Amino acid sequence: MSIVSSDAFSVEKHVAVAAVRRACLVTCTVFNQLVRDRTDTLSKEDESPVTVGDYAAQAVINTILKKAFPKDHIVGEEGADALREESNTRLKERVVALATNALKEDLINGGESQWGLGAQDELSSAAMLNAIDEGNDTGGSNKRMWTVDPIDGTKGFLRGGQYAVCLSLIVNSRVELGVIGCPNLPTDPAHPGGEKGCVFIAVRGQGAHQITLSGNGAVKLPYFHSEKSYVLQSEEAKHTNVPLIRRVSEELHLSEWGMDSQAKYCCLARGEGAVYLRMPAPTTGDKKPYEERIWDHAPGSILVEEAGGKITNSEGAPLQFGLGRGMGENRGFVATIDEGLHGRVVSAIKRAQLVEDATEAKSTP
Ligand SMILES: Nc1ncnc2c1ncn2[C@@H]1O[C@H](COP(=O)(O)O)[C@@H](O)[C@H]1OP(=O)(O)O
Ligand SMILES: [Mg+2]
Ligand SMILES: [Mg+2]
Ligand SMILES: [Mg+2]
Repeated sequence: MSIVSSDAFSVEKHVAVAAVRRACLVTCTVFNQLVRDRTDTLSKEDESPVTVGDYAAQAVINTILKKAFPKDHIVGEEGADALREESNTRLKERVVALATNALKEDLINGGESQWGLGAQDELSSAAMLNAIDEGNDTGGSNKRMWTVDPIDGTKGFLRGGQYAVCLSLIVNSRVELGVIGCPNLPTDPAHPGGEKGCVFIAVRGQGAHQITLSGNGAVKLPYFHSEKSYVLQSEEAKHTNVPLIRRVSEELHLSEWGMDSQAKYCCLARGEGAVYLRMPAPTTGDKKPYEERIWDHAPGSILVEEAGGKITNSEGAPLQFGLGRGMGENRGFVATIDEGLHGRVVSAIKRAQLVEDATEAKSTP
């Protein structure tokens, strides 16, 4: 029998919170200085955008993780190859400068858990790019690994909406810790126009909490009860199956709420939403559905579970975090805080899929 002390993963938690808060310093600076005039954005091969902020935030997080836990593996979304191209020298210099500043800045309310660079410490450009590439692990089932999504919801970030800086620790395929920074999320759901900037923290067996981005307070989740029952779903229509989610929402008398990024999981966990629902976008021809990535769901999933909720795929089966960087065949995601509602959503999806199949069969000559 293994005995888990109540402060298991305590060092990991402090390191992860410091890493996410420092990475948020990067993303806020980038938004204020650069995104507004639309510079320093590249398109990746899949045409998704990547900004100077994605690279610099991953550099910050990986530098901190490698300093604290040199033996751990890291599965991060970004790689530094594009930054090594001569045509991107200016972008590289900005990434290095931004990451260096965020690692050196005093973390307000950071206490002894600063986990940054000393004033005299310098990291070369090469070291910073190598730090980004520390995230190239292939993942898998029998290891201790971190997942890093430096900016989740890059499209939300670019339009000034919700985005999240996401970090999790997975040990032997099980998520043990998740930390999510949401710089644009109101700290108090009752006052959406008030202070913004939250960090959500969940440790297996220790509950889920919210603090402010400036490191104040700790509120246990869930703590809010919204008057309306919302289904939280993607703002980007291409990321999900919009008509199917509409059918499910109508059947269960739920209102739809479109939001970018894992901020959706955070809102669900604190009680603002009733359901998180994501279904693979329909594809044409032989094209396979988008394979979801572990960094896009590991932190959110533990947050929901530690807030007392349930998360599975759309068929009620557990999520797989030990298959590699991807999560295998995409069967969607259903999360609720109310366990009874979870079963009702899974059943409603089955019925909506039957209607969808029948409609498709009718329209196929
Ligand atoms: N075709 C796609 N289907 C589903 N998710 C996608 C697709 N393309 C990118 N993503 C990822 O979906 C997540 C955002 O989801 P949401 O729609 O819930 O905001 C991001 O991780 C985004 O990557 P990224 O991290 O690069 O922004
Ligand atoms: Mg991306
Ligand atoms: Mg991302
Ligand atoms: Mg993402």
